[in-house]
Amino acid sequence: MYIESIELSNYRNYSNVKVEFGKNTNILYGDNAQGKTNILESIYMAATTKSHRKNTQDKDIIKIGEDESHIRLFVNKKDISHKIDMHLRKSKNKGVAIDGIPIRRATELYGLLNVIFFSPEDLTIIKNGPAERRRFMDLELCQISRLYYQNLASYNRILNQRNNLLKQIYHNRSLIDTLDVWNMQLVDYGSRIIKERRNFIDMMNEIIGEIHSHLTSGKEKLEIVYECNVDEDKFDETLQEKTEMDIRYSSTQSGPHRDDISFLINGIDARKYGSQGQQRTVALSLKMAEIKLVKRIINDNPILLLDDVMSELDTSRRDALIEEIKDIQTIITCTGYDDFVKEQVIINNVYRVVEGTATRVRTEEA
Ligand SMILES: Nc1ncnc2c1ncn2[C@@H]1O[C@H](COP(=O)(O)OP(=O)(O)OP(=O)(O)O)[C@@H](O)[C@H]1O
Repeated sequence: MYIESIELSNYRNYSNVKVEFGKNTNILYGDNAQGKTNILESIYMAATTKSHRKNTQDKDIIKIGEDESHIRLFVNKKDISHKIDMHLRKSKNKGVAIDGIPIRRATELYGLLNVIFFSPEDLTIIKNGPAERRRFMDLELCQISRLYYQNLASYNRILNQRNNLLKQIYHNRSLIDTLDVWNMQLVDYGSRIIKERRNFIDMMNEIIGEIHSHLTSGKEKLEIVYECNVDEDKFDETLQEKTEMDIRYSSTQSGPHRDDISFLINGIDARKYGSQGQQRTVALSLKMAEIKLVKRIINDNPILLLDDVMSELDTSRRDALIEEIKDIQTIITCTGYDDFVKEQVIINNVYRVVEGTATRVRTEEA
């Protein structure tokens, strides 16, 4: 699959802009704070209905002073062009249409456009806290499994309700009998999440070892370990055991919302003992494994959005990444496009981004 074009109106610092893309490498370059990442964000929105930026609401995305924003994206899949329209409104839910037909649920969009976002923040995933690593699993799994998205949304809803009830029980013990109903549902959705995460990590492990070994010239053996907070078969039992503690803290102490993943380099935990360089290489291996896995699952090439990441990598790691992305559409942001890749990949379109405008400075049909 590849994106043919995107048009934005009143999106972040853009009034109106249209950007066309070729099937290989496309570059958006410009100084800081001009709007390069905003274009990548809009593509991610069109694919997932959400921003890649954490805690972002639609009203933050709409251009300051405006009430609505539009995204129109054309994606080509197996030689058929599909149109995704997204309409963001300040105080209402967003409207989404595929090929002119409105959809009711975000999940109907999933799978039409598969994108992988890679930014410098991804390179710190190993040393960051568990929430970042859970977010990585969730974002990935949501894109490859509609069911996962639904289960996760239901789990989070039940978790919230259970936590609210715990607060009430703290003040009024007689409500404790109602906890069982929420426990049952939490266990039901939670067990499905745990199973899918375990399966995902297994699939990643089939791929990542070879990638990491290649990146480290055979010196390091990498394994991902799913650190499940609670075994799915014992989830109900654990909730029962920890009821008093949950009431005391007014929050649920066990469940997949507390999961983590660890990365073992030659058997040693890279989160604790890895050097900064090792941690960044593991993060790169993780991204490259993600690309491979998505390719395998969707039986097509996903689209890679590289947000100013090349300048963060040394030559050998950059070359390894470039080798991996040769056959997939890549949209790269950078401050100067002469710096890299020119000789090694087919560059299609180059846009210069300045203060919410994007001007094509080079076109080369592959
Ligand atoms: N809702 C909004 N309305 C208007 N402008 C916005 C809005 N949200 C963000 N901006 C502007 O968008 C610009 C940032 O754009 P973006 O994050 O795409 O920068 P960038 O070109 O990727 O820069 P960098 O290289 O620093 O990451 C800033 O000037 C910011 O003020």
